[in-house]
Amino acid sequence: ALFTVGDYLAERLAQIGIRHHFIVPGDYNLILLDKLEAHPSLTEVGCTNELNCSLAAEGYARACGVGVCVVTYSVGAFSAFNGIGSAYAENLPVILVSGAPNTNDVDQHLLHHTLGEHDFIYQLEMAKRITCCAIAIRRAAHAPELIDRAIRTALLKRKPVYIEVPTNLSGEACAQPGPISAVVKPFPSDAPALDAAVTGASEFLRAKQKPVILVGPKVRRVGAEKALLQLVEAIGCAVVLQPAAKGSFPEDHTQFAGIFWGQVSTLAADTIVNWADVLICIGTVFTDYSTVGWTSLPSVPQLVADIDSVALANPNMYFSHVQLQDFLIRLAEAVSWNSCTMTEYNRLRPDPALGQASSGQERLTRKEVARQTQLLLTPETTVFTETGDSWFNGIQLCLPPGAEFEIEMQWGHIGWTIPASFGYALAKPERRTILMTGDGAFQMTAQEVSQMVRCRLPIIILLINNRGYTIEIEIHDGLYNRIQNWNYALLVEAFNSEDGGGRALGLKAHTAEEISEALKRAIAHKDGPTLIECSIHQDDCSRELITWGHFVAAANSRVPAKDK
Ligand SMILES: C/C(NCc1cnc(C)nc1N)=C(/S)[C@H](O)COP(=O)(O)OP(=O)(O)O
Ligand SMILES: [Mg+2]
Repeated sequence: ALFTVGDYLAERLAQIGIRHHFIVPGDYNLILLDKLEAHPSLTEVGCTNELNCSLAAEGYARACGVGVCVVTYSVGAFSAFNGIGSAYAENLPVILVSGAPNTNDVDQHLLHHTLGEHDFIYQLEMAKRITCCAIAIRRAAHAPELIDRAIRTALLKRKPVYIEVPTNLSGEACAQPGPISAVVKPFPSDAPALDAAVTGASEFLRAKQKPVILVGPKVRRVGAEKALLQLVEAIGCAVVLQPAAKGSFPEDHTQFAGIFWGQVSTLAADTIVNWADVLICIGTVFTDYSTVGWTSLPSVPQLVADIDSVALANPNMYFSHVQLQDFLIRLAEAVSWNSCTMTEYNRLRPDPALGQASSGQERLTRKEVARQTQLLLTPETTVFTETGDSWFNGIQLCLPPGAEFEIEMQWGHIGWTIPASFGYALAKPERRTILMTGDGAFQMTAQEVSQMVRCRLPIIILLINNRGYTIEIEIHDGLYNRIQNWNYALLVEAFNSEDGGGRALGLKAHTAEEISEALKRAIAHKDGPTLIECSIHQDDCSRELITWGHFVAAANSRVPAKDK
């Protein structure tokens, strides 16, 4: 049989570990979809819209390192761009594949699903701005080089890429691919830079007394968790995590000192950071949200180890092409033991305050939802927390060893948890996936619950219904923060159809006893998702949200600088 452009793409996707590709069909990508579906290692997963399709691929990439979504031109791709923005912000290699007009029509005719002008490069131009590599195949002969280039760049940079495939090229003859090693082999660190960075860093640290390690979200993105553990156990110092890094370091480790998030830190992590005289920042990202409106930027010299570079504060030096993994392992061999911040932290560590159980009949509270969620966690659990007060409830959870935690703090698209957990659960069906989401967020992407039903994924959705956009209310209130209240439990059961698929279970909980019952039923329900609508008072939000919201609002409302 003829080996085609579509076959080339399918083979490369399978060779980098993709087993599910997320799609929404359109007449510009149907032949391509045939080729992908024909590959024995690929399973096509339909999504209800392209926003959810791209976010499902983002969630899939969190589970197995890379994801792919296939959409039609413009009407599909423009929605998918939002999930690609998330992948870019979150350092996830998601491959966006868009069908495109027939090459004979380019610059000749006006076509549907376009802006209605003789312009056929606007989408490629847009994609260039939100990916690390964007290519459009114009001739079948160019497909191998272009496809390999895009995939290799995505894996090296841990960023999304864009591949545009005209509808009449997917079935055209194409060369067969060479070894996948040419596409996936990583860049080694530059040896002299690595040596100099390690020497400089160990001398810099020797001159300090109180080191603390601050772990950021990028460590997981390059698979450097084990290398981090080596450095942690070579120094013996206190280790704190940025909120978006939760899940990157075992919370039962003796050196774990909490989530550092300024005044809304957990376990007094901010106290030990304030006591340190040097912060070893590994894969960190400092934004307005992660620094509580700039109120908790590091105030001591830092050693900054990023995805492929190292920066020292004194002497002020920068080393490029130093892979994080290599640097951490080499530094672990070079540093000397210094556990004084761990000793100090053990003096000030707060006693674990186990929440008081509410009595059965009491009105359900946020605290009770968080307390009962904590009881659900097992080593096989993965918790997805949504932008909203769920962030703060999730960050407070104590993860048992093996439990995983996913958060989208950089992009912060409300509704992300539903499609992203759907994609994730397809890649890791053996795990128990639990979402903590809000009523506003759920309204953004609720359709994807129907794909959880179709794929029989027993995802547990804890929908905290506080009647509105509470984060926004705490930052700055207005009528715009009110939303239409839905019957969420009834809605998800509307996705159940007589002709096949699993079953969604919709439950409501207004008291401590009802959520306890609902969780038991959710655990037992295996043939599809369970949504539990947890109805709490509109003003029942975490104290951390109120503090954090206050300072973020202050940061948002700074007057323009004079000289701007
Ligand atoms: C509207 C918005 N952010 C702005 C926003 C708007 N649009 C998208 C796609 N993403 C966003 N983060 C946010 S955080 C709401 O408070 C979320 O409300 P909800 O899901 O109900 O959660 P809380 O009640 O806990 O805040
Ligand atoms: Mg809400």
